[in-house]
Amino acid sequence: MFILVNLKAYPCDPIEVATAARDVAEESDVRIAVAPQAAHLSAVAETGVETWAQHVSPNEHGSHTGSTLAEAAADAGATGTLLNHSEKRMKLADIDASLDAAERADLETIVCANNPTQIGAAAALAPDAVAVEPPELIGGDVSVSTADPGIVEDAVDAAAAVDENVDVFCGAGVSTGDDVVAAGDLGATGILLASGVAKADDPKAALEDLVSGL
Ligand SMILES: O=C(CO)COP(=O)(O)O
Repeated sequence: MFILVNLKAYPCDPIEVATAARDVAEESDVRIAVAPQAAHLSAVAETGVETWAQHVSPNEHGSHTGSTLAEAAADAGATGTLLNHSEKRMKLADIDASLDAAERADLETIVCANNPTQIGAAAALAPDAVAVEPPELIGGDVSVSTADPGIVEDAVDAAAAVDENVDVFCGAGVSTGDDVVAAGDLGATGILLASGVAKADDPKAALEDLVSGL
């Protein structure tokens, strides 16, 4: 199981979370990565934790003010990127171009989607993984694996029908080790989560709980 902690724009200390994630990954042997804001990529990568970008632009080098190039994210230490997060939706053509950019920069990719139909479309673009995150459950107290187990199972089927090599993650409301185990039982091979760690008083304890059943 791969646990990716998306720090979004939460007012947490990215280094505290990164250090905790690095230590819990080492102690538990579970793959854990942290996706900070672009401006914090280098500092987070320097902790030694696996570091992901929250988004990369579809552009190449050129006159594109405000872009976060895949090349720049990789230079800063990122080894992967989320694309099309529910809070950073992209046009289909731009997802495709950002996947090309990520490939040029040797970044792993996870394309997010709202539902199984979109998961099938995202899988057709051949990212490394897709992630189903029902928007209405994001930031809530109830895990997608409890509130809507069918959406995870259907997402797994939808991706497999298109491309067996694309991994399926799920996210929204995941905050405990039981939530993670339940997601794995539904066929997910990774978890995206944010508030359960980024808003925790003790991020290390939150991460230890998340991996406790693995
Ligand atoms: O959007 C998410 C991860 O990318 C999920 O957020 P929460 O874990 O806060 O529900």
